[in-house]
Amino acid sequence: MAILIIMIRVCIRIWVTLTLFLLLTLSFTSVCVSSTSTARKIVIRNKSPSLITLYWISIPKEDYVRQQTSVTYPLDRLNINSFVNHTFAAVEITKDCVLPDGVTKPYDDSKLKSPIKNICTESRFTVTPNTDQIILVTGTGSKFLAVLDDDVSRLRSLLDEAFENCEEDGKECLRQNLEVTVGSLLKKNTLEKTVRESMAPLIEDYTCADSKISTSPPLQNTTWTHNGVTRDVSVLFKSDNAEVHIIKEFISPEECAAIEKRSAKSLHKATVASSDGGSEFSENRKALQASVKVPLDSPSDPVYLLSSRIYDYTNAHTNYNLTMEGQEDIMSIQYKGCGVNCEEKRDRYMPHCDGECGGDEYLSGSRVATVVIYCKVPEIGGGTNFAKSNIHIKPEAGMATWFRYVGDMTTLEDGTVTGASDSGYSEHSGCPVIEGEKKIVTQWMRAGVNAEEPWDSFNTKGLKKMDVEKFKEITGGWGGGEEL
Ligand SMILES: O=C(O)CCC(=O)C(=O)O
Ligand SMILES: [Fe+2]
Repeated sequence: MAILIIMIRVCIRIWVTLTLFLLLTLSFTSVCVSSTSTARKIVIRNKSPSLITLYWISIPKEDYVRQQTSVTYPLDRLNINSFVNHTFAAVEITKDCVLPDGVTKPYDDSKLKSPIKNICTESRFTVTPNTDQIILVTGTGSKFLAVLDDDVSRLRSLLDEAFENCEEDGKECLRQNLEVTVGSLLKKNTLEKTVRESMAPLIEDYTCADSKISTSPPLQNTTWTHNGVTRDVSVLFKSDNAEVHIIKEFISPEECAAIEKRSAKSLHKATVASSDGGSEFSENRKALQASVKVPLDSPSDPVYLLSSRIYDYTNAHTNYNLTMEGQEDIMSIQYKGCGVNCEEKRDRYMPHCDGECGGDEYLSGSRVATVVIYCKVPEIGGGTNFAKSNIHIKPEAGMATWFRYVGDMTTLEDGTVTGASDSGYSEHSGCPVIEGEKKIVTQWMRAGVNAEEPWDSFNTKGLKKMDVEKFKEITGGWGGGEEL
C-alpha cells in the first residue's frame, strides 16, 4: 500500500513538473515572438465620414512622409508595416484644406478665388510594443481622432468593465494580478493565431498537391428537406462568425446544362476585386467565367429553381433573411487542366475571401455567404480548400460547398444590416486543376440589398458608389487605399 502511495505521489510530481515546463516554454516562446523584433504590423480603420491619408513623422526633423499614393475611403482600411515608437499622423482630407506636407494637393483649387490656407486636421498616434494594433479613426473637424487600440489596451478595458462594482481598495491589486495572468493567455492566443496564419500556405500547398486526399471528416451529419426532397448535409466547420457545409446532390444535371448553355457565349477571363473597389485581372485567379441572370419572373425556369433553393438553404441555416431581389447574378466558372506534365500556369483560384474576413464590422450591402456548386469535376486536382480551418473538400458532381462569413445579423430601422465578420476561417481557394475540367456555379450572396438598392449600387469594398463619386470630386479622382 505504502509503495502504491509513493508511486502515485511520484507520478503526480512528474505530471506537475511536465505541465509547468510546458507552460513556461509556451510563455517563453510567446514573449520571444513579441519582443525580439521591433517590427509591427498596424491596421488603420477609417470610421470617420471623410477621406483620410497617412503620414509618418520622420525623426529627428519631424518631416511629414506620405505612406500612401492615394487616400483611404470611409469604412475602408489600410495595412502598414511599421516599427515600435514610430509616430504617424492620420490626416482628414476636406475641400477647404491643404495637406501638411505642403506638396500634395488633394483637390483642384484652380477655380477658387483665393488660395486655401487651412492645413488639414490631423491626429497622431505612436506604435506600441504590443501586438494586434488597430488604429480607429473617427469623427470630423475638431472631433477628428485616431486612437490606437492593442491587445493590452483591450485587456485593460475588459478588466475595467469586469471590476466596475469592485470595492475601491481591492480593485487595483486584482487588476494587476489578472493583467499578468490573462495577459499571458492573450499572448498565447496571439501565438496560436500567428502559427495558424503561417501554417495556412503550407497546408494549402500540401493538400492541393495530394490528389488522393479526401474530404475532411464532418463535425456533424444531418439532412435538409426542401420541397419534399431530402438531401445529405455535412457540417465541416462551425464558429460564431463562419461555417462550412457540404450538401450532396444540390444541383440537377438539367440545371447544370441550362447554366452552361446560357453562359457559353459570354465566357471570359475571370477577375478579382481590386483595391479601389472595382475588379481587375490577377495572377491569383486563372479561369473563365460568365454571369447568368436569374429570371425572377419565371418561377419554373431551372435557373430560378436553383437560385431559390440557394436562398432557402441559406435562410434555413442562418438568421440572414436574404431575398432573391437585388443579388449578384449566378456565376458560371470553368477551369481546365493541361495535364500532369504541363509546364503552363495552371487554372486555379488562390486563397481569398469572398467578403470581409479580417474580423471587421460587416458592411450592409456586402457579401455574407457563398455557395460553390460542382457540375463537372476534374480527374486530378481542383479541390476546394479552407486552409485556415484545416478543411479540404474533394468535389463530387452535383455537390455544393456552402459557407458563410458573418455571425447573426440585426436589421436596423433604416433597413441596413449589421453583424460581425469572420476573422479568417472562411478564407478558401480552388486548387490547381491538373487533369480534366472543373465546371462550377458560384453564387455570392449579399444582405441589405433589394430591388431599389441592388448589389451593383455598392462597389467591391461595400461602399455605396454614389458616395465614392462624391469623394472623387474632393480629391480630383484619386483612387483608394494602397500602401506606398
Ligand atoms: O473553385 C473553387 O473551388 C472555389 C471557387 C471560389 O472560391 C469562388 O468562386 O469564389
Ligand atoms: Fe471564393
